[in-house]
Amino acid sequence: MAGANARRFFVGGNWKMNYSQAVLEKVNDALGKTKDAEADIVCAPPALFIKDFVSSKPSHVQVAAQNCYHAKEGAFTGEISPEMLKEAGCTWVILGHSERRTLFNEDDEFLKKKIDYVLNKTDINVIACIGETLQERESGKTNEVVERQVKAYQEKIANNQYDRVVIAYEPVWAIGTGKVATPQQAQEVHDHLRKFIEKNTNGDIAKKVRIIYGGSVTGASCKELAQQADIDGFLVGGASLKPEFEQICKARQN
Ligand SMILES: O=C(CO)COP(=O)(O)O
Repeated sequence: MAGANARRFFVGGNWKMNYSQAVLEKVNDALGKTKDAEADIVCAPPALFIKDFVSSKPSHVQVAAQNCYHAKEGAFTGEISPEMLKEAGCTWVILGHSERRTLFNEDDEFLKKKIDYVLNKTDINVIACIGETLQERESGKTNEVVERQVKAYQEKIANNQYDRVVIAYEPVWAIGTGKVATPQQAQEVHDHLRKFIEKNTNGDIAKKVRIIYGGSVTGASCKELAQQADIDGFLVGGASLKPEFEQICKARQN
């Protein structure tokens, strides 16, 4: 697709609920070798360890939170506000990850409140996750599901805010399963999503918005995926804690 190169490659590392001093050192080691990567690199440690990462990471790497609440402060036991995350050093937040949706019952209505708050009350950027389950894919509902999820976010994203949003397409059946989507499967959905976003906004926004893929991305699978016209990067789980994360950050390069 024309303009694909105008979209800077984006690689997110979602550490999920994994952390130890040894992991931190290993990840920082890999990240230290990504200075020459032509990519935005954003890592999301568990909230409690964000500050440790902020004070030890290489300076070209940005920091994300894995979740947040849609208020600045108050009686919300267990929650963390975007303002607090910003103070800790985050410039990004992941919203709507399928694990949040499935295990913690976060639905489109709730996620709308979160993206609205983050975009309109703070200057934090959003990695907005979507993706269908295996059952939805097998019953031919993939496009319908991802359209519904993207539309919910879009209701709260003003046209001039798309440069603060990265859409992460993460088919649930590919997350943590070792079953990566084929480059063709992923490209097909990304292309569909870009057209859908264009329909709801305009061609200029659709051309510029980054749509990244997540689900069992590894050093071995990243290259071919990265060559697809509408795949602008990755959201990586397991492999973001391993040395191969360097390769993934450079998937477009060598
Ligand atoms: O959920 C993911 C990233 O957010 C993907 O996880 P895996 O890369 O471990 O499949």
